[in-house]
Amino acid sequence: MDSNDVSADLAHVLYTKDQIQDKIAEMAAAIDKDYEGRDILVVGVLKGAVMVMADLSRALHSHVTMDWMAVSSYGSGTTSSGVVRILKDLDTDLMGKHVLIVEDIIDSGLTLSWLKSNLESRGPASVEICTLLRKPEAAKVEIDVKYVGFDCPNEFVVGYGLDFAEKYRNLDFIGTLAPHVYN
Ligand SMILES: O=P(O)(O)OC[C@H]1O[C@H](OP(=O)(O)OP(=O)(O)O)[C@H](O)[C@@H]1O
Ligand code: HPA
Ligand SMILES: [Mg+2]
Repeated sequence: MDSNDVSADLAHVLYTKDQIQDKIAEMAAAIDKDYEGRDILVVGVLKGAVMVMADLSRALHSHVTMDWMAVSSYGSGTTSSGVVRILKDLDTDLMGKHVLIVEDIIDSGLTLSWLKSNLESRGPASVEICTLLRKPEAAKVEIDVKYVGFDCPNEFVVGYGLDFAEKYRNLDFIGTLAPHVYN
């Protein structure tokens, strides 16, 4: 192994590339069925959701438009500050649209709970959430989430869009970090 190999920083692989891709195809099929005959505005939450957005949107057969929002509640740490900041707002007017928020992870739920009400206040026809991961044991608020890929253990995870101090987003699988990385 090369001394710069990123896999040395990981403790366990939780979801392989194939497991993630199969799950995304499954979620896309469910979404296509539920939204039959309706256009969907998919809203990706930067930066974590980029991989899910790229793969999920390509797996959908529905008419889709894409927009992005950047919010941040984590900064460079591993626990949510609870303070959600809008770093970039949508370019799209949501009036009458069917909005599907796409996320990589729901951890405490603070980001999504805030974002869902924020988008609901803009007059859309509907707002639903699709997340690849959810940590049921970490929930601090209850949110109604229509599409969940995997319920994952209450550990800090990285890969497939998820970062630790901006690293590991480019991995095509999801895993937990080895303690030496954050200690
Ligand atoms: O349920 P919560 O506890 O609120 O955590 C989930 C949010 O935290 C992460 O984003 P982060 O703020 O780290 O920004 P990033 O996507 O740019 O990494 C993740 O992408 C979610 O948006
Ligand atoms: O477990 C996590 N990993 C990376 N980013 C996150 N943002 C919320 N939870 C996590
Ligand atoms: Mg992050």
